[in-house]
Amino acid sequence: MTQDEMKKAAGWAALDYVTPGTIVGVGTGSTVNHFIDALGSVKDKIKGAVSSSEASTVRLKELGIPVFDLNDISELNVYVDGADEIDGSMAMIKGGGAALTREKIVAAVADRFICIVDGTKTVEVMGSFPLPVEVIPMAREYVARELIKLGGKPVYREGVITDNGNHILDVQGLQITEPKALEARINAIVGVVTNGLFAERGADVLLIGTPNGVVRKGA
Ligand SMILES: O=C(CO)[C@H](O)[C@H](O)COP(=O)(O)O
Repeated sequence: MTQDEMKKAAGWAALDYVTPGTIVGVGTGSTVNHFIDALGSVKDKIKGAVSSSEASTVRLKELGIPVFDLNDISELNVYVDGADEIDGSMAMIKGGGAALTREKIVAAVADRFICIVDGTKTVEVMGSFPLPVEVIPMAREYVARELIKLGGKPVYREGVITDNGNHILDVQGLQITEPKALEARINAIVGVVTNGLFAERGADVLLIGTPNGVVRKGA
């Protein structure tokens, strides 16, 4: 089974968590693209979606799924998104697709976070995947120096501008044993918009696509 087939299995399994007649929170990435395809198959049964990126918005609209502004809705029962790494406490590194800030905002509104991954994304200790940090452009070099003081090696993701008009630093070399503390510490640096640690608001349900089927964790 290929990695993409495992992503597809996890993406389609997330349909089980979609309640008819509701607006669904939709993340970003290649695994979520499979979930969007799945959502297209039930588009007449849902009210629509809230999207975490311009890329997902385009894909949702192409399938005829109405996309709502987050400011116009007051409740969201599920948010479905992928992850770059997820540990045993359901904390995640996200932002490989540079959509981390909008992802964190939509996740904050949702009652439940359904994380969909292929079997390569589960880890004991996060940090092999470089931690993305979205920064205000004029603060980039200052934030990079502060991240070095925390023991990381920040690398500017050249050529990438986020949907919010900002830059991304990918921080290598971190062994993330205390994800909540590190999430708060990095977010406290002036000029950081947010970082890709989703520990304070981790996943509630994890769907892992594996060659033996989809493994489910959480409730
Ligand atoms: O956080 C993300 C985008 O900002 C994605 O969820 C993460 O990068 C996983 O992507 P993929 O499903 O393509 O492996």
